[in-house]
Amino acid sequence: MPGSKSVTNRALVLAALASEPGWLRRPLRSRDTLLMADALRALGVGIEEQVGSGGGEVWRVIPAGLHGPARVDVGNAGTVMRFLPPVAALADGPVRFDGDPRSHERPLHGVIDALRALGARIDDDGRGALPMTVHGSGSLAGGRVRIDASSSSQFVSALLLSAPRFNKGLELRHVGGALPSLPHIRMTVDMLRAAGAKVDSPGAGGEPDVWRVAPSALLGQDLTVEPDLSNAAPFLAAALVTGGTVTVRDWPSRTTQPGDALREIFTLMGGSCERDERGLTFTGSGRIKGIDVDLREVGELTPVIAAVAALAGSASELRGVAHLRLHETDRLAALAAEINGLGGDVTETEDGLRIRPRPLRGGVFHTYEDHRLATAAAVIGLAVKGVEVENVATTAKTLPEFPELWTAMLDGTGGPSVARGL
Ligand SMILES: O=C(O)C1=C[C@@H](OP(=O)(O)O)[C@@H](O)[C@H](O)C1
Ligand SMILES: C=C(OP(=O)(O)O)C(=O)O
Repeated sequence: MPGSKSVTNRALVLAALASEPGWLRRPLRSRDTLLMADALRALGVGIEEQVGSGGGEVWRVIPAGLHGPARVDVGNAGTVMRFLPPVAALADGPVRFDGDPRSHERPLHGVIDALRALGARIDDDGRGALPMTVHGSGSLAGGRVRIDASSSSQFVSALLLSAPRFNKGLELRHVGGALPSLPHIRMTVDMLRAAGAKVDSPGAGGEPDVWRVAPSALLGQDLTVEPDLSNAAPFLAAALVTGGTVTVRDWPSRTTQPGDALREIFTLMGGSCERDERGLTFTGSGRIKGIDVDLREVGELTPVIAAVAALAGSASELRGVAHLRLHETDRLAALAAEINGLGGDVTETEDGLRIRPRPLRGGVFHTYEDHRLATAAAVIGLAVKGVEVENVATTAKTLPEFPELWTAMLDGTGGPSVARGL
């Protein structure tokens, strides 16, 4: 698996805000991470792409004064549209943010309102969404702020990542419904601490839903990016739905990535896994069990889990993921429409999906420019003849090599080739 999107884009932001150059080894090269790198370059940061001594890719990040005017294309990358406005507030001029049409619909109010409360000037059209201009003044006061981050954990991560550079640091309080994607917030806190920041976080005696970051310099680091465990989902699912075996190399023994939960979820769904020096080996038993599970913490795994659930021997209930309606597409509506389009029986609930397996037939699986819809469709295509994945190139958001990796995996196991449908 290529590197993690979430780790790569956090590492780029932290390296750009550091007081000395840093290195990023095995970064993910995909649409979302290249948009992040280009945006930071537009603000004045140096990012040199090099080849490491072992032949792998290495990016050298050279922090510099952050300058406007600049333009940032966020594409449809949540990490770019949320993590960079606080960085732009530290630049010394206007920074214009825009992106794909879908980026105008994805929530950003938590970041915009918080930055205004912390002293930034922002022009938007009043909807709390893109497009907008952040009028950086070279520094941000910082201090105390309250936000409702129930629609995206990325609001919290965004403010924390830049907080060491705010004059007074940050005290951030989440007020509102349950926070999604907590492992991603833990990833932010861990990476900030590794860069030398002082962060107090909820849990272990900390106040619930409150984070504090002290003002400080950030260190330049030499960081190796972990493989993307969320993008490992369709590959592990392949073992589950075919009764085969798949090994994902270099599975980390300790990680904040939500994809690590796949070991438990897919084991409950009928497989088994083993970790050794090669990585994580997952084996399907030939039987797939339905599952009743709260996926709030690991929402981005939902599309592939839904695909597996549609092929199971019993019903599933996926809960806690209402916020997926605001992801790359409305993922709950899209999964229900596409699985039902193949003859399935999926209904949307208030906060998730109810999936009753039925024999599926071939057909076009529309992907709504959503990488995770495309990989979910490929999983169904392993078990159902004639499934065609529309626009598989949309996987370029986080895994441009998906079609080649998928085909190579199937060749490696001697399984049926679905390359034609891809
Ligand atoms: O911080 C991150 O890297 C991410 C956080 C999550 O966002 P939400 O909390 O908006 O779901 C996740 O779904 C997204 O793919 C990546
Ligand atoms: C929700 C996702 O992405 P983003 O970072 O654009 O929010 C995702 O990758 O599943």
